[in-house]
Amino acid sequence: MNGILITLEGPDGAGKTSVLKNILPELEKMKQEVVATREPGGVRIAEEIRQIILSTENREIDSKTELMLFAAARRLHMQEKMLPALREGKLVIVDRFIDSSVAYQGYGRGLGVEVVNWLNEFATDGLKPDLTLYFDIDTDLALARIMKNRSEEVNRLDLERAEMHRKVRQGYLEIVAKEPERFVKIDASQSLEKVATDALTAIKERFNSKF
Ligand SMILES: Nc1ncnc2c1ncn2[C@@H]1O[C@H](COP(=O)(O)OP(=O)(O)OP(=O)(O)O)[C@@H](O)[C@H]1O
Ligand SMILES: Cc1cn([C@H]2C[C@H](O)[C@@H](COP(=O)(O)O)O2)c(=O)[nH]c1=O
Repeated sequence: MNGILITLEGPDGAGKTSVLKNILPELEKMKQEVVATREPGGVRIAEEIRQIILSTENREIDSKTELMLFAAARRLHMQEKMLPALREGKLVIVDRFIDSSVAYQGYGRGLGVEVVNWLNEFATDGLKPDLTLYFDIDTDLALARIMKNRSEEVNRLDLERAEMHRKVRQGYLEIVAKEPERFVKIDASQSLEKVATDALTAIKERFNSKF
């Protein structure tokens, strides 16, 4: 595969989706064709699974079911959209991927890193991002952003207690520390403009010769 896979990771409210929207026009000016997508979702059935997982009505979904639903959505999305684009040499940029399951289900829900890594490997046949931008933010600030903009989608996981969100952030920090060559950590508490500039700079620095 001669494409490039970039993933965006971070706690809820870190600003990943806003940054992606902001930097997309600049990325599209580069040589490589760009596919911007998201997890869970990105293709029809995975979007349907997204509705099921994130609906605030679906309180019966326990942690293990949640983990497996994310993994099923991940495989569908990867097979149908990500791999064909990567094989065609495109730049694929995904809002959340394997690290979200490790941070949320592994650390946040307490299922443990080992089982989540195993399931990620099974679902993706070992596909790893070339670069992951980790948007780091203090939990209270992130939750304040979500609550300030409640008119936007607030999902089942957004509504989890602050304690779970703190575990997720701590989990991310541990994941980043374990694979420093894959991750670039970005201070997401800055203005949107500055966060977007930092994200674009990180991408250009890593792949400049390829674009
Ligand atoms: N740098 C920023 N400063 C202040 N507010 C921001 C910033 N970035 C994003 N926001 C606002 O914070 C909220 C969450 O942003 P966004 O949806 O982009 O985050 P996210 O990381 O994709 O979150 P989630 O994973 O929960 O979808 C939005 O209302 C957005 O307008
Ligand atoms: C892929 C993935 C996601 N999650 C969580 C993280 C968020 O709370 C939601 C997705 O909502 P967003 O607005 O698109 O960020 O799902 C998770 O717990 N595990 C995963 O693998």
